[in-house]
Amino acid sequence: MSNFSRQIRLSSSMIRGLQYRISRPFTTIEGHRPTIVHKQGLDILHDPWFNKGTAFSMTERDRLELRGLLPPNVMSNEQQIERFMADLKRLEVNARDGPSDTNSLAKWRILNRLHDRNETMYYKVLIAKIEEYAPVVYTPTVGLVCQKYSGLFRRPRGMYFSAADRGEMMSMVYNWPADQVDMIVVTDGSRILGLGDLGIQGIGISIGKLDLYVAAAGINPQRVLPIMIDVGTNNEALLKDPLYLGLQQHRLDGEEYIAVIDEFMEAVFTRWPHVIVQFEDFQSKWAFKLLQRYRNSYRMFNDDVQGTAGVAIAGLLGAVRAQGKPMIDFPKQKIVVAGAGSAGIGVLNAARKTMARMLGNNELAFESAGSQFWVVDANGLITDERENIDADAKPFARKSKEIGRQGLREGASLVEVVREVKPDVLLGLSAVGGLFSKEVLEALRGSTSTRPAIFAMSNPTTSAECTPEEAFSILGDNIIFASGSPFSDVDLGNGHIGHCNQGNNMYLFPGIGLGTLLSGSRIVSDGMLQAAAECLAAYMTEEEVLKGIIYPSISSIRDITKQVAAAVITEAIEEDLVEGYREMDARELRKLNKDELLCYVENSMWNPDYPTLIYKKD
Ligand SMILES: NC(=O)c1ccc[n+]([C@@H]2O[C@H](COP(=O)([O-])OP(=O)(O)OC[C@H]3O[C@@H](n4cnc5c(N)ncnc54)[C@H](O)[C@@H]3O)[C@@H](O)[C@H]2O)c1
Ligand SMILES: O=C(O)C[C@H](O)C(=O)O
Ligand SMILES: [Mg+2]
Repeated sequence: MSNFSRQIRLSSSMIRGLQYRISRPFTTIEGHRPTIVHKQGLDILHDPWFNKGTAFSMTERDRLELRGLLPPNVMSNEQQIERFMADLKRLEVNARDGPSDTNSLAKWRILNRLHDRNETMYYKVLIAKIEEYAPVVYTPTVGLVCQKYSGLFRRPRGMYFSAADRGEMMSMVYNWPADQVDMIVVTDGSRILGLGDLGIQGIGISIGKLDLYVAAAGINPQRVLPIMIDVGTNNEALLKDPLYLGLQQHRLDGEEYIAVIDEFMEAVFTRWPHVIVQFEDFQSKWAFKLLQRYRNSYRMFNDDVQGTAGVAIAGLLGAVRAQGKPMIDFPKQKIVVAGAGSAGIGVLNAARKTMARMLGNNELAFESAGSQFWVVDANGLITDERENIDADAKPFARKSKEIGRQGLREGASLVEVVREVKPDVLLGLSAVGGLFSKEVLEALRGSTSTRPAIFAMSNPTTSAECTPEEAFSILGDNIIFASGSPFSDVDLGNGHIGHCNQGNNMYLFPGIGLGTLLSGSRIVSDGMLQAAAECLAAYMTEEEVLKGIIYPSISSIRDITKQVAAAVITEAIEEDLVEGYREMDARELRKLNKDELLCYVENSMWNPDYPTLIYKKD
């Protein structure tokens, strides 16, 4: 008997039983029947019907070309819901972001939602109201956003490369939809502002910096790419948080760490050979090493080391002019720096070089410039007696014999150093909020300067070494004050206003990036960075600096960026580094005079205008 005959001979009761047994699994199978999609990558993530967010399994991510477009930690449905509810509950708790704006996180959400539905309008708003919204999409609110990122994460922006993606990055970069990428800002999340290791949540900083690239430098938003390299985190709270979106393992270190970053660099430069990669908020330990490793072979720079240095130099020169002295007097300034990390050391190296250039640009000049700085870190004044001194800080270690005569010693406290040195400038890049205490500011009253300068450059607001109120109230109005995060000017009550400058690398990185892009320079040279800093210093008029205004208002950031970019291009031409950009080849570029160059820069900047759309079938 054939199988078929056997089947039709089954009794009706047997058939019913069989149907029952088959139909149950069938109902379940119905629910699990795959859905055919005709989309891949970002198109799926942007489709509310198909999108599963962080719940896409790893195999699904591979099938749908989603790898790298989502944080690496795959979440269960329950975890997703828990994360969403936790975020809603947080709304009930007032977001505290320093004294200035308790609604900043809510504003960030609203702006972010606008970005998700109408990018052109988002940038229109940001550019038109940059003074109002830069503190929301950028420092200081971006710090809070990174801290709360697990709850805020909605539609992903940018790419994630993790330690688990080793060997895959070269193919993963092709999951990004844009064939042209001009600017990448990458972080490993290890030192986000002054907030420490925030792991994968640090992607917020890359997003914030690129928003400024679009708003200030007019980089086309379709050609920017925020990136997070997740090599783990040493933040114990995140390692224990069941809702954390990143790899829950300690950070890779040593060769293993370098191998991940090397693979990433090779992958992005293979797909986009002309891209510029800005390294952002890497802990000092790696910031310098990676900069040295890549700066001569890739178009990259480190914003915290190099961008900050340029902004500080411009401010320091402004402070000299504000004393009614010529800039050439800069090498006479006594400068106390609190903080010897990536930013502090970057500033010290650049300031020393600038002084040496002014003193004759030889070895002797360089040596003598070194004696203008006193560096205090977490262990106090750094001297040649310091054990296990960091190689980057070593050139700034004071000779113990010499400082002994000044009444100082290895490890002397900041207040002691300020009291004995009587500096012209007190500059903080320590990430320690309130470090310039009443005692320290009172000690600064003894400064030998006619107009002492205080740079409380740490971010965000809560990490500022002091507030302008504190500085002006203790030292009076004859000072220069700058902070990394925005503060309001201070009404001194005597008809005078204490001006609060914002000394933030946002005044330079957009122009450094844009200038490098439009010049087609193969690298970002020291000369190009120096030109950027000098351009910013020269931007301020004599009248402004005498009023204590040493940095421009953020409302003119698009103009400053244009000028800085032109200065960077001019220097790149001078150093014979240019290769041109798109239709503007190197020969044409070299022919441009100053005005034509400014025009070229301006015309290359993207503006948020709606284009007329025309439908065409693929
Ligand atoms: N305004 C800007 O444009 C700008 C740019 C870059 C960095 N920053 C800010 O600078 C800060 C530092 O950044 P980083 O990359 O150098 O960080 P980092 O962690 O590498 O360095 C911090 C340094 O501060 C020192 N420090 C800690 N406690 C101290 C204390 N009590 N007294 C003196 N020094 C102390 C540490 O020893 C270390 O040398 C961060 O808050 C960051 O947001 C501001
Ligand atoms: O991000 C900023 O506001 C400046 C700087 O890059 C920082 O790390 O603090
Ligand atoms: Mg930074």
